[in-house]
Amino acid sequence: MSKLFVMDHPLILHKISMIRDKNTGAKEFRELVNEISMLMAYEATRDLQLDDVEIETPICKMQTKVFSGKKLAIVPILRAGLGMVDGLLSLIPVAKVGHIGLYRDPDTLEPVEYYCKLPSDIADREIILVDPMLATGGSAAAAIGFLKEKGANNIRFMCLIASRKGIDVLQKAHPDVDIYAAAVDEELNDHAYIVPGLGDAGDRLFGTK
Ligand SMILES: O=P(O)(O)OC[C@H]1O[C@H](OP(=O)(O)OP(=O)(O)O)[C@H](O)[C@@H]1O
Ligand SMILES: O=c1cc[nH]c(=O)[nH]1
Ligand SMILES: [Mg+2]
Repeated sequence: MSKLFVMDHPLILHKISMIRDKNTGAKEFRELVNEISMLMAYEATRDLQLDDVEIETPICKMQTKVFSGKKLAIVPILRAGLGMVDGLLSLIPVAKVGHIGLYRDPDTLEPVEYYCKLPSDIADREIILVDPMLATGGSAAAAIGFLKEKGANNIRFMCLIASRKGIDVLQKAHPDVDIYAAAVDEELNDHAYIVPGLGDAGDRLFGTK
């Protein structure tokens, strides 16, 4: 079974409260999502491999550690996942970025794919898949399925709000994929929106409602 990491850092919890507030406008919402993603990147990269290398300081040679050759890719699920990319890239500027376009059909709630563009060596990369919302789990599970079809086998999923149901669905469908969530909410409503949640993350990021 995959691991679930729920954030407990006060800065993250404070900023999550602010994005949940319906009075937070698109500009502030975007800035906060960016900041939360940056803070979560710190937690979600804690176990990345380091290599020993020798460097020379102005004083002497020394043995030190750098990121191993294992390469990273950040993959947002469009649209809302786009809001999390810059925060991650600001800490991991060498990462490549793939895009998976999915929307959730409002009637069937099934994810519909409309775009997929990934780095050509995606199979060799350690992947951070990002989407602010894990509701029924259908979109994240489908995106991970696409990545695995392309040969990816080292994937972690990062979201801001996860529902209990979404976590269960994802862990059953992809028990190898660890989940990093800033908050876990218990309920989904009749339209499969997370309760209390924050509403429609894509609409709030891009001002489309
Ligand atoms: O876990 P699920 O039940 O699949 O729901 C979560 C998905 O729904 C939202 O996307 P949406 O369909 O609103 O598309 P958008 O990002 O373009 O707004 C959200 O960003 C996730 O991708
Ligand atoms: O609560 C939800 C559920 C799906 N997608 C969202 O943006 N919000
Ligand atoms: Mg949306």
